[in-house]
Order: sequence, then C-alpha cells, then structure tokens
Amino acid sequence: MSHPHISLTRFLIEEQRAGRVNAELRLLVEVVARACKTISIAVGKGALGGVLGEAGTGNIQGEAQKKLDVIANDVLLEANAWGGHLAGLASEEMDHSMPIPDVYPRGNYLLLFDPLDGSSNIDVNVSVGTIFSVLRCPEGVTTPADEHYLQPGTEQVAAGYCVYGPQTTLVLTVGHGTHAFTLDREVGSFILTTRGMRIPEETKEFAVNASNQRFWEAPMQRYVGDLLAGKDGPRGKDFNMRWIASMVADVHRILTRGGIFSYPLDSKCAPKGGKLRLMYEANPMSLLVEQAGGAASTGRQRMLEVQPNGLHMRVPVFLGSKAEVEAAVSYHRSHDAGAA
Ligand SMILES: O=P(O)(O)OC[C@H]1O[C@](O)(COP(=O)(O)O)[C@@H](O)[C@@H]1O
Ligand SMILES: [Mg+2]
Ligand SMILES: [Mg+2]
Repeated sequence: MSHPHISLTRFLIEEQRAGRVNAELRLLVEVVARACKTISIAVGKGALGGVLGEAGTGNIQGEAQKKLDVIANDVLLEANAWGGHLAGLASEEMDHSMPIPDVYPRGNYLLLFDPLDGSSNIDVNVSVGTIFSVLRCPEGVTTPADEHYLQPGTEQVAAGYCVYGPQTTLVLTVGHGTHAFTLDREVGSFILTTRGMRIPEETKEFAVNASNQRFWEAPMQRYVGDLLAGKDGPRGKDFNMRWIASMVADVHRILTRGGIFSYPLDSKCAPKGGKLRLMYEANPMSLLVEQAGGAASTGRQRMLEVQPNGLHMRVPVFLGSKAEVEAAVSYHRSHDAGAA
C-alpha cells in the first residue's frame, strides 16, 4: 500500500492536537463518516438489496423520492440523533429542520445534508454520494428552528462529501485544507489518500448540462459558445466537456484534476432561483473547493457570502479552477454592465 496508514480517526486526532478542531466536532465528523459507510454498503447492493427504484413518496422539492434517498436519510438521522454532538439537523429530504429531542444528549452543532446526491443515476449504476455541512448552533439556542440554520457559507466549521463509486471516497475540510480518504473495505476504515488537494488554476474541461442551453441567460450562452469555439475562438484553446449528472462525482473530478462545474440559472429554474440547493449542495462544495485553491460563485457573487433566505434555497452554481470561474463571472459582469 503506497499511503502511510493514516486513518480518518488518527487524522482528526492530529487536527485536534493542533487545535484545529475540538473533540465534539471530531466525533461529529466520525459519526457522519460511519453513516456514509453504511450508505455505501446499501448503494453497493443495488438490485440485490432491493434498494433501487422509486420510494413512492415525494419531498418538499416536488421530486419523487428514490428508495435510496429515504434509506440514506434514515441512516443519517439514526446515526446522528443520539450522537451527542448536535443541537439539530436538516436534510434535502425533510421539509423542516429537526431539533435533537431532549431525551438525547445535545451538542453545539447544526448538521445539514443531501443524503443521496445524483438520484437520477441510482438505477443506472453511476456514482452517487452524500454531501454535508456543519454550522454552529447560535449561542443560547437549545431548540434550533429553520431560521437558526440561515448562516452564510463562510460560517461553516466543516464540510464534506462521500462519493459511492468504484471506490468509496470521503472528502473533508475542517477549515484547513481539503483532504481525501478512501474506504478500505477489508479493514472498514477510511484511510487518508490525498492530504491537501489542490485544484489547478487553469483548465480545459467544463461540466454543464448542455441540453438546457436554449433556456440559459445571454452571458451563459456567450460563455459556453466561446468555450465550444475552442482555439480558433476568443478563448484561444480547445475545451473538453464532461457531465455525470451527480454533483458529487463531477466535483470530485474537479478536485482531482481541475475543471469548472456549472449549473447556471435558466428560464426553467429561474422562478425557484436555480436548480441546486445552497445549504447542503452549493455551500459545502464551495468550501471544499476554496480550501483546495479553487473558486465558487453564483456567477455574480462569491457563493460563501450568499445570505440564505430559506433551508431549501436554490442558487446558480459555478465552481472549480479559479481562473475559469473568474472567466465565467466576467461574462456575467460585463453583460450586467451592459458592455456585452
Ligand atoms: O438532471 P440534471 O439537470 O443533469 O441535473 C443533475 C444535477 O441534479 C442533482 O442530481 C441534484 O441533486 P439530487 O440528486 O440530490 O436531487 C445533482 O447531483 C446534479 O448535478
Ligand atoms: Mg443533490
Ligand atoms: Mg439528494
């Protein structure tokens, strides 16, 4: 094995010794990681475990829930309810946040999660994942409600995702870099495989659902038009495209080798403010990307400075290689300034 055997537990203890996390946050991250292991096993079973297909229920997003959306949500609820590190939690699959019942030991953190990201790929054996974000519970609040979660992404004390693909990989930040841990299925523990992921500033790879092109705003049309024009166009270089339609998998590729991921505003999702959700998709991914030297924006504002106005608020998303995100933003800025 090429990597020194640093388990997630040992890594977090070292972070605690260095004063970068406290014991409570360390144990919270461990609980979430353990839940991801359980979800990874369920995902891995697929049809054999009867976990594919529709659950027959819907969520506040107006989406039909998949069985694995519900299973993953239940695993995270169960694992975190009695963990003792939380004051409350919120999920893509639950209308409102849930304060930890006072029969359980309570903690000082708020956990938000997308229990199963990439739901449209579950039944076709393509990578899916879990995304999470951790905030502090405001001082003096013992029974947190939805409004206590409405903190900008800069307030996150930890963020991560776990991608369930050929490998199960947990990617984590506690505010000091972004690090990847691969699940050693024989041992059953996450092992540090990349310390300090870095996203190249420049890239030749973009990810967008191009089937939405006719619904995009003018600056987005021009931005992608110039990417597709390649080296003979204003960008002077050829670009390649990828779209897995699982945000976790697309972002993992970008954290690994660079690129830009975007889910822009389009006339279909504009009434909702966008497609992807700020609190448990865009914000955690943006913190991971920024901690790896990348950038994240709505196209018009740094993502982590967006003031949330609801638990399930949606936003346009541009994230990845710094220079490329800045390029995408500049198309929107010059358009808004009437210069283009
Ligand atoms: O179906 P589209 O338009 O390609 O959208 C794909 C996007 O939607 C998502 O699946 C939304 O997340 P959920 O699966 O958690 O609802 C993202 O993972 C992905 O980036
Ligand atoms: Mg999602
Ligand atoms: Mg989801």
